[in-house]
Amino acid sequence: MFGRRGAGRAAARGRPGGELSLDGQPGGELSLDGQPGGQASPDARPRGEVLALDAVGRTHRRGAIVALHPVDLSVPRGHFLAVMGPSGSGKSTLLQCAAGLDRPTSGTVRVEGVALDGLTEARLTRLRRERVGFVFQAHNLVPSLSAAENVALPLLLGGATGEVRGPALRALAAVGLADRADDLPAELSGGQQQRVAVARALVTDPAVVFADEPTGALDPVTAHDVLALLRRAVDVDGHTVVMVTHDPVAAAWCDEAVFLARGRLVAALHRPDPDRVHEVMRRIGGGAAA
Ligand SMILES: Nc1ncnc2c1ncn2[C@@H]1O[C@H](COP(=O)(O)OP(=O)(O)OP(=O)(O)O)[C@@H](O)[C@H]1O
Repeated sequence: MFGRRGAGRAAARGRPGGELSLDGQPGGELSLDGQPGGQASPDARPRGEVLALDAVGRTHRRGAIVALHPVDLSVPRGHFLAVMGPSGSGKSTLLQCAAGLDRPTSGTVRVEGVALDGLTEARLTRLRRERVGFVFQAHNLVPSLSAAENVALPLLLGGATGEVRGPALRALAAVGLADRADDLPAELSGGQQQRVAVARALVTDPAVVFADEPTGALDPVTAHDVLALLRRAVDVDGHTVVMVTHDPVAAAWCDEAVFLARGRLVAALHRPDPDRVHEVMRRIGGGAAA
């Protein structure tokens, strides 16, 4: 595993009525800004914050279904954060709102200080293309384009006028696939395809990369490779990664894991290890993958 640098912690800021406990300890005190007994205030955010959720909530059917109760979360630059929780706890909802793929019904998401709720659809699309990277469980590569063309796609969609193959090749080299640049996705293994997806997510040098179960479809060895790449992107290149995962082993690559249950942030683990993740999952009522 790559060494971990001393990045700041993501702060899951509890709200009145919440049940947030730090480090998964039973009976943990409601924590504001990650500090026991602290006060929630926008000014108290850690410096270098790239992603902030202020009371972000999402309901459906005119409020009849609460997918996400108002959640506060602050993610500093150079942080690798896991979002965990039982099925239906609101992980994807949180990720989609944070990434600007879905509009929250309450609260504000800020990426590098830019409030997404104030943006037109066109500006939101542009911000997603330029400042946000995505890695999904299904890699979503375009089958008719080569690996290099797939990686170059975000640059072209972002209106790049210069040469895009060079940056795409460098991004592919960073994931160990320099020699497969001209292969089609179908000519690559599942793990290699996911590495291309990681290169594609990083090629624009985004403020934050959102990964939704990026290793969910991979065998443990291949999953290890992909997680190592994400870890290196954080440690070596200073990227920020927010990853939804069910897998305690995947979460152990992260600096911190936050846990959702029934649409609320209920716990956080600093430097999670699989045993502690299992224990928190057991306590909040969800099994974790073995
Ligand atoms: N479009 C929608 N309409 C109605 N309910 C929804 C909608 N999207 C999500 N929900 C509900 O919101 C809750 C949270 O869903 P979400 O997909 O965020 O959970 P999750 O933790 O990602 O689950 P999983 O791990 O199974 O993917 C669930 O109860 C879900 O049924």
